[in-house]
Amino acid sequence: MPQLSGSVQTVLGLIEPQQLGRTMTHEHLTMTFECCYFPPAPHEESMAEAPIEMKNLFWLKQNPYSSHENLLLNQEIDAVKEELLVYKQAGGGAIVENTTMGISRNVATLKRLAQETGVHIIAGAGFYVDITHSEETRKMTVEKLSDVIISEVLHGADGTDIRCGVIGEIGTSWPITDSEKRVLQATAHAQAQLGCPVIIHPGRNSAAPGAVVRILQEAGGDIGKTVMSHLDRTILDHGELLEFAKMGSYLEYDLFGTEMLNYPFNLKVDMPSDNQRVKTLTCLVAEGYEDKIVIAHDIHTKNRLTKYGGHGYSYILNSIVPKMLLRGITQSQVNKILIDNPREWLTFK
Ligand SMILES: CC(=O)NCCS(=O)(=O)O
Repeated sequence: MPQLSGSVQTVLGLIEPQQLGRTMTHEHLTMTFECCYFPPAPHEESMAEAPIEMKNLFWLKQNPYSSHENLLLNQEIDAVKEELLVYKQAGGGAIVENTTMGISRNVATLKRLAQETGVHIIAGAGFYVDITHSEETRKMTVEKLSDVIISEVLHGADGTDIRCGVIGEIGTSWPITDSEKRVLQATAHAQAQLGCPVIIHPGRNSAAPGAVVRILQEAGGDIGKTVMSHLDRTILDHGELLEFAKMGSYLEYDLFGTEMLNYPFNLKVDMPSDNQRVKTLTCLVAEGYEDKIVIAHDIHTKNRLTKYGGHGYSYILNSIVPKMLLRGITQSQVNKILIDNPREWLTFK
């Protein structure tokens, strides 16, 4: 059994935390997102099967979940490899690859990408949202689910000996389903045993992050070692955000690069622009949360890749960091957000 305490577990094995460097804490390099296919408006029905072409790129930016082809990121390994080389060139050191069971995790591919690019890749253990749970998963007890998660961290995932270094993204819907609640409880049990980092995908409702944290807390989870993802589309009210921040998790803004008029999964949400995201980070820093912020792009569809006119994995390093500095976040605070906070979170207790 590897001695995990004090180390970070990548798909190539344990490393010293200082080796990570700048880290995107929520990305996908290979996955499928068919589970969240959203049919186009009736007058645009043909777009569902249309190939990705230059003339469709703006439509795809507005409707990324309404094109079947766009949901198959797992077909783009060569393009992703090229992008990782660019990311390394831009000063990137590591990527947390949050694909879990249910959205076509493939740790063997992650290992190959890490070997061929030199980027540290940390793979995710556990289960995505309820609609992707198998019948077998739904029938599992909390103890059995916890055994599965622990085994993915200690022994390997997807039938390999390639080990996960984080639990999540653990998927939850709104309201949280019974099966998701058991997975959350199992996550907390596994975290208590392993001292490992956890990352959560909350349901699309502002009450969801708090509800998840309460379940984890009651089951013995370590909230200070847990990242709450997708806050950009989940808690838009400043007061509500500060209330949630008090609960003690890491606060993740991970949809940098996603700007759309209508967010199809919750039309009440006005998806923020990247400038608004930076403004929110500035406010959180001013409120004293610089040690709790982490950021990423959460690339999960093809149109976000530079191959298809998207922003790619280096957008934060090349464009968002200068904007953060321009808006008064200091270089040392940027370093916390990109280097220190991910390192603290990813290091096993
Ligand atoms: C892969 C994933 O879960 N991304 C989040 C998409 S969402 O629209 O913010 O839920």
